[in-house]
Amino acid sequence: MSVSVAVAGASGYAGGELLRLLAQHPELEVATVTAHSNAGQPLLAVHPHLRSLGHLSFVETTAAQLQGHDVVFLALPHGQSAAIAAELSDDVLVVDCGADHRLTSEADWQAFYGDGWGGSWPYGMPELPVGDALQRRNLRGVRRIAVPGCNVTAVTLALAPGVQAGIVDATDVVAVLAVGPSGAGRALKPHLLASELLGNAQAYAVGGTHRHIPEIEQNLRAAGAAEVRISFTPVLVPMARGILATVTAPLVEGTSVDDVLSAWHSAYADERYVHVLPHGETPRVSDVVGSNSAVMGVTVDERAGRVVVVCAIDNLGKGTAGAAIQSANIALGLDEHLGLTTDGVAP
Ligand SMILES: NC(=O)C1=CN([C@@H]2O[C@H](COP(=O)(O)OP(=O)(O)OC[C@H]3O[C@@H](n4cnc5c(N)ncnc54)[C@H](OP(=O)(O)O)[C@@H]3O)[C@@H](O)[C@H]2O)C=CC1
Ligand SMILES: CC(=O)N[C@@H](CCC(=O)OP(=O)(O)O)C(=O)O
Repeated sequence: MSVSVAVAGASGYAGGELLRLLAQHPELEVATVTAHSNAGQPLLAVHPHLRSLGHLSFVETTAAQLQGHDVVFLALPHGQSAAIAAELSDDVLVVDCGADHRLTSEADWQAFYGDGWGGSWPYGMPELPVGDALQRRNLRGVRRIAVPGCNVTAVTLALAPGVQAGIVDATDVVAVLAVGPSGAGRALKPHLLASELLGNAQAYAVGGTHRHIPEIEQNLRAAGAAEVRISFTPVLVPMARGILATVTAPLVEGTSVDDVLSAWHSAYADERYVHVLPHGETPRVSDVVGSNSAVMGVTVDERAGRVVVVCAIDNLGKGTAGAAIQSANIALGLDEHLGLTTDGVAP
């Protein structure tokens, strides 16, 4: 018998990508889709690309609508998940794509999000090194999962191998990311109009203000860094989806290029969705769009004494919906790869 699924916030971008992946998942079956302003609309009115789910219509986002399913994916705005999740039974697998349960520190939550910390849940990044193991092990059998932020995923995966190997200085990390507007969601915002975006590039949340900073610090500490300091700057560029993160950090004295390549290649050798390119190559966003892959190029800037990692992901793939489904598969004891693909849709 298939596993019954509800997706809350299904009319948004993250919800839509969840539905696209779930439609091809052999074990999970979408039974209920909820929305806010779009409640009452047929699914195809919002997602005309999802024809195989054309029999569904959006209903109101309430705990009563979500209850009774085996798995509930929440793709709601920040701050909307915690209250509704608290009303769902403990035996339901709840996978939250929002930030409400990502941070382990209430002080960090208050500093970057304000009131209403939801408490932390098991973190949905299977490839993250945690102590001597991987986070994958901590996801088996859980019934609550916090899906990472999309920018966080790109930066964490880019640097974790060097941190874990003890060869980078995590107190001087610099990350600059080119990001597409779908990361900001589907709701209309003036700075996301085509007339503002096209032919343009603009930094935002500069000067250490982006809410993903404490989450990246938390991850790099989990990977083994005693202390983390990161300068993080996203730049909005005109590509519908995708993130290209350039992450640099000083290398510990005496670290060779071979040490670096060996750390990154060995960390991800067994990972289906994290790929390290041959030395000197860099990834393209268009090669990961539509996939659950993170592809990175790792080089050493010997003059600056820094490792330079360029990592591409699809913010809606490995950055949200792909990670949500990969983690849910693990929690449910299914094959981790069901419903996911390594291949993009370029050009
Ligand atoms: N976009 C991305 O790349 C990523 C998104 N996420 C997270 O996923 C979540 C959803 O993001 P995204 O899909 O981009 O956002 P969207 O704005 O595209 O979608 C938001 C969804 O929530 C619904 N909604 C809006 N307001 C409320 C409300 N007050 N109560 C209940 N439901 C509401 C919307 O319904 P309606 O449209 O019908 O009004 C819509 O279904 C966020 O927490 C985001 O941080 C995480 C990683 C990456
Ligand atoms: C372009 C743009 O605004 N991108 C968003 C991506 C946020 C995201 O997807 O992650 P969360 O789940 O933490 O919101 C941003 O940088 O805030």
